[in-house]
Amino acid sequence: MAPILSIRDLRKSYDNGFEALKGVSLDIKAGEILALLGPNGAGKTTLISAVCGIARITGGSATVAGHDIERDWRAARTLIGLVPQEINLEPFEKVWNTVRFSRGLFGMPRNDAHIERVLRQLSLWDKKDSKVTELSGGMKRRVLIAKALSHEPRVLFLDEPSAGVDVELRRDMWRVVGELRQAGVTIILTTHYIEEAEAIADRVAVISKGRILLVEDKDSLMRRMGQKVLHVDLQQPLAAIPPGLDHFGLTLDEGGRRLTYSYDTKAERTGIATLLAALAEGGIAVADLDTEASSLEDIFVGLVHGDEREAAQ
Ligand SMILES: Nc1ncnc2c1ncn2[C@@H]1O[C@H](COP(=O)(O)OP(=O)(O)OP(=O)(O)O)[C@@H](O)[C@H]1O
Repeated sequence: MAPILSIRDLRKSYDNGFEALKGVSLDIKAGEILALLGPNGAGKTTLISAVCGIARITGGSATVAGHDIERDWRAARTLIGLVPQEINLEPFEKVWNTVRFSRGLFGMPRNDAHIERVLRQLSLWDKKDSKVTELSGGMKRRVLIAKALSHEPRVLFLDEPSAGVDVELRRDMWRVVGELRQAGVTIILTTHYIEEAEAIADRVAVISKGRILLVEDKDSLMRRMGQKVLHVDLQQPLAAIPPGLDHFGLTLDEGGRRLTYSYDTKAERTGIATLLAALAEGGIAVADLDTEASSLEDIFVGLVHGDEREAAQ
């Protein structure tokens, strides 16, 4: 199936000459949730702004459902909903009007039933006659989402949706994102909250210094790069790792009372049985065992630091 969003060698240099996107290529499948992860200043917002026509691109191209974002910008933009990072609402306008007008801006015919559906989905229906200034911060964020959905976009960009949002709203947002995906909407979200990507994304793209470092199915990424660690608590502390255990790459912590062993989750043999046998043979008595899986956050930090180290060399 052709991707709904296709980005090719996209470049963006700001007026001061700074190149924020250095040739980004990315294909986004219809109906998927892609999490775009990257440290501060990596180029996430620039990429979204470029695709949404807010920032003028300086090289490369992008198409939304086949519509070029430059040559055919109006058709491309109509297919996109954008929930920006910053709250930019008219304070004295009522919620209902704010969302309805937004639909009109895209030249879509009035459809009160759709606006009602969106407001209900976002638990804003009982606030429809409230002015924006009367809403809490979390409710304003919901209004931003409602506005972005007002013209029935096929692709929705969520730029840091959970910044400053409480746990309840975050869960609510995840539910809405799930419902939208069910309805066939493609979602691209940027987040610093990596647990969010772990919870809802189908694929993960990592961007650093204007370049995509990796795009991969989340589950396979976590399987491929995920490591598990085994903590072995010892009955008697060790002064150092015995030479016979050198090849296991162990670390010794907790005042010599804990050995930590990292192993590959995808490896055919984890080496745990061999390690335990070697400990028994060396007369090292084990008090307790416990394993811990690396999270998407560990993988992300490893990737970005690896990139920074390479750049420094
Ligand atoms: N208008 C501008 N003029 C010059 N440089 C800019 C401008 N806007 C952004 N930049 C620079 O481009 C780079 C990418 O910024 P961008 O906002 O896209 O990053 P980001 O990944 O969204 O970061 P964050 O996670 O902090 O939101 C940064 O180095 C930033 O300073």
